Amino acid sequence: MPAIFIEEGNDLMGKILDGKALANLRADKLKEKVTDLKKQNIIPLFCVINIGDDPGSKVYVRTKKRRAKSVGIIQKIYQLPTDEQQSDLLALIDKLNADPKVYGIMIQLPAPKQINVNQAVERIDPNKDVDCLTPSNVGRLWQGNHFVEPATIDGIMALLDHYQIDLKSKDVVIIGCSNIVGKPLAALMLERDATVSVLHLETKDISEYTKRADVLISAAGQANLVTADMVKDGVVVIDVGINHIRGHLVGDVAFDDVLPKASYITPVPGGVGPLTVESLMEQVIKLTRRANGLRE
Ligand SMILES: NC(=O)C1=CN([C@@H]2O[C@H](COP(=O)(O)OP(=O)(O)OC[C@H]3O[C@@H](n4cnc5c(N)ncnc54)[C@H](OP(=O)(O)O)[C@@H]3O)[C@@H](O)[C@H]2O)C=CC1
Ligand SMILES: Nc1nc(=O)c2c([nH]1)NC[C@@H]1CN(c3ccc(C(=O)N[C@@H](CCC(=O)O)C(=O)O)cc3)C=[N+]21
Repeated sequence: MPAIFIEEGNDLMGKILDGKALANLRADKLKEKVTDLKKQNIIPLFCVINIGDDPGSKVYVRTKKRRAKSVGIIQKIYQLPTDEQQSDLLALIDKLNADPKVYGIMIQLPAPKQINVNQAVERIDPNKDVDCLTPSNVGRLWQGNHFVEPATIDGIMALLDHYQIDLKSKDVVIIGCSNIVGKPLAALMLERDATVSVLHLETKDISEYTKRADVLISAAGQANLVTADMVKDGVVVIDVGINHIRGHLVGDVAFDDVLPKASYITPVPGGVGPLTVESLMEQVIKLTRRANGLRE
């Protein structure tokens, strides 16, 4: 790992977007909402369906468990085997849809190959779709009148807003076009008047785009994908990737390499991840209040 050379007077801390601190700040406010619900005998409960053993999903389950407990939300995990059958999955979703005590349902992605994700997601009651993946909620997101947001996207937007990073007319480049990150992020960035490029494995030359980025967001799931030669001076870098390298958690960005060129950068761990988890809790509370006829 290369050493980081910090010049005198260089406020390194000013460059790091501290997702963990912001998540804790937001969680304190959320706890008040949870207390308010409990006074009315409403218990916010959400269910997570995890199929198989995706490494990113494992981290997510672990951190959600911690955060849910600390804010007073109940998370129920359904850990299903890698060879889970579609019909059994649909039956589980139907059961959770019908249970009035359940306010949120999410299927962790990616799912094993035999699972038809679109069919399963479409089966979730849109009013319990805490991940904002059902067709009607995705449609609302693109129309700009959504009532839930994908947690990762809400977390990224909260971070950029907190550090007052303006997006209007900025070139925003997103690596990865999944339904949980790249695509919904493009929708919300457009709403903020950014000019958006969404890259994927078939993109001819990703560095041609990344070099132009004012804000670069990487959600590919590939360690060391983004290096210093691929970014311009002053770039804002948001690293969504979760990768395990020799027992350590790293993002997609070669952090030490890119840091000197960035005006702001998120670390992994401690960047987007904690905000995703906290934001998921926000979505659960939103749906719980909505289902009980309470305003936001
Ligand atoms: N920190 C957090 O809060 C979160 C972290 N994650 C993590 O982010 C990563 C991505 O997750 P998810 O969106 O579900 O991933 P997917 O695997 O569903 O999608 C990855 C996307 O990245 C693209 N991609 C992969 N490698 C490259 C490359 N070398 N060049 C250009 N594009 C590439 C793929 O292209 P193509 O479409 O062509 O295959 C695809 O669009 C994972 O590590 C996951 O664990 C996810 C959600 C939240
Ligand atoms: N339907 C669906 N929606 C998702 O949003 C989704 C998913 N499926 N599948 C898995 C990925 C991955 N993901 C993470 C979220 C938080 C951390 C997280 O909390 N990271 C901490 C880790 C800290 C620690 O290890 O203790 C950090 O980066 O600081 C990690 C990964 C959400 N995903």
